[in-house]
Amino acid sequence: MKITEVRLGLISVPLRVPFKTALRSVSSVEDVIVEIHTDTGAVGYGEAPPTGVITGDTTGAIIGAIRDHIAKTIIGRDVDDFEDLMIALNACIQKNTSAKAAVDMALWDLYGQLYKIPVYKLMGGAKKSIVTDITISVNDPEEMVRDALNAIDRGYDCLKVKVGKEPEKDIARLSAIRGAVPKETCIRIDANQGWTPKEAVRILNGMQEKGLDLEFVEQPVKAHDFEGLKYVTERSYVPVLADESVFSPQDALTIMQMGAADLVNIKLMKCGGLYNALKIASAAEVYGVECMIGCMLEAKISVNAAVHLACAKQIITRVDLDGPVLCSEDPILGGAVFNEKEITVSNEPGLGIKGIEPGKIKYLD
Ligand SMILES: C[C@H](N)C(=O)N[C@@H](CCC(=O)O)C(=O)O
Ligand SMILES: [Mg+2]
Repeated sequence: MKITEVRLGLISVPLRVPFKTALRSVSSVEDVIVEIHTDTGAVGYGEAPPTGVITGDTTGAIIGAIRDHIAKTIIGRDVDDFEDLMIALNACIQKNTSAKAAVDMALWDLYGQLYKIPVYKLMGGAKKSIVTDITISVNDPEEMVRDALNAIDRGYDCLKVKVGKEPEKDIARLSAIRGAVPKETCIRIDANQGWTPKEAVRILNGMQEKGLDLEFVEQPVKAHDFEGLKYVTERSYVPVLADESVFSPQDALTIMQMGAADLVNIKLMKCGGLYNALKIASAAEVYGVECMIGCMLEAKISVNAAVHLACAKQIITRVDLDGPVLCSEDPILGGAVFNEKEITVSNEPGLGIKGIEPGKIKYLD
């Protein structure tokens, strides 16, 4: 199966409500779609969101990295030389993890199609379904309570609540939500780097004293501040999950060796795809650090690839794959079935993506 063409397109999918974090506010998913064509007629699908504030990757940068570096590296190669392809993909340009992730998943899709096996089974997985949380954007407490109750009505029992913007309001936000939702609701929070280490310890222990019962806090401090993350992990009663601090397998190893976090969030867009995500999962297995699988604001092609990984690896014990359910429509054909919190993986060969609804993709050539 030889690679003949890398085709790019853009999709735009409106969100149900604006997505707001300590880092950004957006009202639609605007992603780059990758189609890798082969001489057998098989097509592999990938997707990358331009999450510049986290990955540094813009739409133009994703397109440029694929056109100017990645496409010329992979065109003409055989999908069966998979390890060579993965090494070449990772070596052909520095950073650009979103572009690499989109191409990596399209190649896994083709490799699975070549051997007629779903990717989660190729990775040794047996689990067919997973349960995701849903994100509540950071707003004033009243609006967050409305969004939380709406999520409960939709059947979610785990909320990932965004904080870290105007930190002085965070305890009031969480108190209002905890007081409004059913007692058994799991609540995890994500500060998206919005606190200083000392502020984080004060706020988290304040939340604990109020009995807000938080499962964990995601990325309380700046991404580069590994010492600050460790400071919080050692002093907070609320467990700490490293998100923006962990891009590469090397980052994951450093965080685990330092004991800088209790948990790690694996995202394909940060590590460059499934090939590197598997390395993070292996390191986590060695260190006994449980992982969450997360996503950026993404539509179904890329989140679907993460679903395959989550169904394959037992060390992934938490799931934040709510990109598609935050969208007001789903233009992607095939792949996992998202029935609110219940996600069922596709048993089709590869990743199971069939294409994009006609008229919903704007091809760039
Ligand atoms: C969408 C997901 N639940 C999420 O919150 N992901 C990121 C932020 C993604 C973005 O800004 O697109 C996270 O920080 O965990
Ligand atoms: Mg996060």
